[in-house]
Amino acid sequence: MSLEKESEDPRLTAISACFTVHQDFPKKGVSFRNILPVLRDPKLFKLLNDVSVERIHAKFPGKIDLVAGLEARGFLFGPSLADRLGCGFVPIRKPGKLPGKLVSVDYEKEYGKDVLEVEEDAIKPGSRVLLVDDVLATGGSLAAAAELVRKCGGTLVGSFVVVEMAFLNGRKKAPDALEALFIYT
Ligand SMILES: O=P(O)(O)OC[C@H]1O[C@H](OP(=O)(O)OP(=O)(O)O)[C@H](O)[C@@H]1O
Ligand SMILES: Nc1ncnc2[nH]cnc12
Repeated sequence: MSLEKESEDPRLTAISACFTVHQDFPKKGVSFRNILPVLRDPKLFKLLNDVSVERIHAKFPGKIDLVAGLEARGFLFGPSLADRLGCGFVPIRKPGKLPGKLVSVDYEKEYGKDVLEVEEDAIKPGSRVLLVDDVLATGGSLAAAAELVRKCGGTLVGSFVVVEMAFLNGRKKAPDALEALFIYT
């Protein structure tokens, strides 16, 4: 597995140096890319936020009302980006975690089936929503989150992920407008 266009931006080279790969985790056959060490180092995490916001502004120049992050790892990257973008954050959660009236979608991801839910009143009709997650693998999670936004009457601006595992062809399933900082081929 290699990094496409081995980053011309030295900030990306510095960030990706802390990523680790774990074969057969959490299931045999899965090559798991762990990007969470970036959170341990405040300088690297700041760089990651700097580059991410630049990329988001360049790819999605229109208004963004909400960042919606996918549980669990989308919660680690979404709120700081929402803060930088000057917009709100909405958690998209696994089943049984959110109270009140919910909108739900069943889906399939790289290593199993799951359900995603959002509070019915969290995304108002017409709100412009950017989805944020750590990794795009098969695209099932982002496709399900996009369906949730649609069911709530929101407008999907696009999706932002830190890492895209391009060899899993997630872009075929994930919503069209997608920006990834690191693309592994
Ligand atoms: O593109 P896909 O094949 O759908 O896979 C990507 C998703 O899988 C991982 O989450 P996971 O559901 O494993 O949950 P976690 O963040 O709670 O570990 C990852 O954080 C993405 O959300
Ligand atoms: N291969 C992978 N590495 C890290 N996170 C993932 N989420 C889904 N597939 C993954």
